[in-house]
Amino acid sequence: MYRYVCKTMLRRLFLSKKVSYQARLFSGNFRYLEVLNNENNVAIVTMKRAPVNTLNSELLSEISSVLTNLDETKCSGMVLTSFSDKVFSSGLDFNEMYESRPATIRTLVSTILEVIIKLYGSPFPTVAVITGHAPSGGCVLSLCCEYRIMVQNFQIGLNVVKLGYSTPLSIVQLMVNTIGHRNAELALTSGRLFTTNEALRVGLIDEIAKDRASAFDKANDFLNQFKVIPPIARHFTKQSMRRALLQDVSINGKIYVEDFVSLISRPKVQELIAAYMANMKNKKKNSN
Ligand SMILES: CCCC/C=C\CC(=O)SCCNC(=O)CCNC(=O)[C@H](O)C(C)(C)COP(=O)(O)OP(=O)(O)OC[C@H]1O[C@@H](n2cnc3c(N)ncnc32)[C@H](O)[C@@H]1OP(=O)(O)O
Repeated sequence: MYRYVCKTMLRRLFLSKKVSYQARLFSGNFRYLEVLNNENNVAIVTMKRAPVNTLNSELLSEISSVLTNLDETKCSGMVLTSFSDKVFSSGLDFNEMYESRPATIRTLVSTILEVIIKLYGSPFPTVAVITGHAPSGGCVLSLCCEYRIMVQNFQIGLNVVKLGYSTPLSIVQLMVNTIGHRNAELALTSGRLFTTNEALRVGLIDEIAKDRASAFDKANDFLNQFKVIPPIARHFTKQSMRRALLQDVSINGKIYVEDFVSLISRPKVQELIAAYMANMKNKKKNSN
C-alpha cells in the first residue's frame, strides 16, 4: 500500500511536468527507508520509521548507505522526505541516549555526523520536503539539504538546550549558515521551535507548500533548474560554500563525538531526558 502511494505520487509528479515516468526501487533493502528513482535519476528518499521517524543508529546508517550509493551512481538529485503527514523526524532516539552505554551513544552520534558530512557535502542537489514537525535532529537533516520546502502548520528548530546539553559546534554552524549569526544565537540559546510561517520569515525554510503534492512540485521545480548547469561546476561551487564546516567535522568529528557522549552521560542531562520523555508520554495520555 505504502509503495503504491509513493509510486502514484511520483507518477503525478513527473507526468504533471510532461516528463516520462519510470520509477524503480533503488538497489538495497532498507528497513526504515523507501528509495525510489525516476527516469531523470532523481532519488526520492522517504524515511518510514513509524510513528515519528525517530533517528536511531539503524535509520541513520541506512541514510548514510543510500547517500554513498547515490554518490557512486551519480544521481542527479535527491529529495529527502517522510512517510508521515505529521512528522518529518522527531530527532535522535532518546532510547539510545537514556541509560545507554557510552558505546551506544557513541555509535548514534558518530552515525549522525557521518550523515551530516555526506548529505551536506553531496555532489548532487538535495531538497528536504518537510511534511510535518522537524525538531532537533529532524531540523539538522533538513539543514544539510540545499533547499527546504515545508508544509503549513508544523514546527521546526533546534530545541536541544531544553534537554540540558549544548548544541555541538558543527550544528551551530549549520544554523548560522542558514539563518545568520544573530538569528541563530537567539534561536539556539532559547531552543526555539519555529512555526512554518516563522521559519520562512527567518530563512530557515525556503518555501511553504499547502500539502505534500505541491511540496513535491516545488521540489521538482528547484531540481529542474540544474538541468542546464554543468554538474561539476555546480558541485565545486557547493563545495566551496560548504568547505569550512565539512573540514571542521572531518578534523574534529571524533572530539565532538566524545564531548557529546560525556555530556549526555551526565546525571543531570539523563534526568532531563527522563523528564522530557515522561512529559511526552503524559501529554499523549492526557490527549487520549
Ligand atoms: C551531533 C549531535 C546532534 C544533536 C542533534 C539533535 C539532538 C536530538 O535530536 S535529541 C531529540 C530531540 N527531539 C525532540 O525534542 C522531539 C521529541 N518529540 C516530540 O516533540 C513529538 O514526538 C513530535 C512533535 C515530534 C510528534 O508528536 P506526536 O505526533 O504527538 O507524537 P508523540 O509525541 O506521541 O510520539 C510518538 C511516540 O514516539 C516517541 N518519541 C517521540 N520522539 C522521540 C524521540 N526523540 N526519541 C524516542 N522516542 C520518541 C513518543 O514518546 C511516543 O512514544 P509512545 O508513547 O511509546 O507511543
